[in-house]
Amino acid sequence: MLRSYSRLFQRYPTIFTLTRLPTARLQTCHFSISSTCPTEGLRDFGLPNATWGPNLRNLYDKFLDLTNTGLWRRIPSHNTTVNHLEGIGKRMFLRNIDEDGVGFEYCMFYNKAESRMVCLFQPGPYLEGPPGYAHGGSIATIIDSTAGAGAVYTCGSVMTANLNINYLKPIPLGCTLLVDSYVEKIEGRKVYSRCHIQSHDALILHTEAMALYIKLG
Ligand SMILES: CCCCCCCCCCCCCC(=O)SCCNC(=O)CCNC(=O)[C@H](O)C(C)(C)COP(=O)(O)OP(=O)(O)OC[C@H]1O[C@@H](n2cnc3c(N)ncnc32)[C@H](O)[C@@H]1OP(=O)(O)O
Repeated sequence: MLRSYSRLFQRYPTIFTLTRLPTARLQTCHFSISSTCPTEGLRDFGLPNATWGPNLRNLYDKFLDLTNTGLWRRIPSHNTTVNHLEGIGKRMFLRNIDEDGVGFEYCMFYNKAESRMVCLFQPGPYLEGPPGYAHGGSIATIIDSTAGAGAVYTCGSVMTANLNINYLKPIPLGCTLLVDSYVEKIEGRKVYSRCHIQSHDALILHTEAMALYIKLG
């Protein structure tokens, strides 16, 4: 059921960028894949910064190497998409803290041939739940965002209909994690994804999840 960590370093490519359709409104949230990025000029938060620990940096370098094979692509990450709420300073939920390193510190890589989205994640101190450990809601958020982005890149616009999580081992704040998701099957509008979170060295399996996304439009 779970894919082995070593398989990360084998696979295939794609070169797409997510954009919002210009007609999108708040309640019809459509994403499409195109070769242009409307967020040009905005900071890409998926690039290393000074708060990244050595483990996150090492994993990032490994995946960046994999992009040279053409099998993986790095996913740019901005704190906003094109305007759909006029006059309101909106932010992407995972990028809503200005300070680096204190919230969701992460970057993603996508493998089209495997319908697989991987997120390298370092949970910061503002995600605390139990003392010293990540809040379960923050873990659900990074799972839904990773598997959800994987579903969007694979199928286009989706919404999360169901998310089922087994929290197996607590996640210490500041550690480096690999959030690994893939689309398992598609039945009509239903997109079934699996996701697990493991420690950077693959020694600890922290979390397993299944998600159901519904294709829109
Ligand atoms: C640069 C740009 C960057 C952008 C980055 C983007 C990253 C994105 C990351 C995003 C990550 C964050 C993402 C978020 O945070 S998404 C936000 C959280 N999710 C929601 O708010 C969703 C709320 N729910 C709905 O809107 C509707 O219920 C949806 C749209 C989901 C379906 O309503 P709709 O009227 O359209 O469809 P339907 O009811 O005819 O159902 C269709 C089929 O599905 C089956 N079904 C439905 N529900 C369930 C269920 N719970 N369990 C099992 N099955 C279920 C149903 O039986 C039927 O099956 P069948 O009869 O066909 O066999």
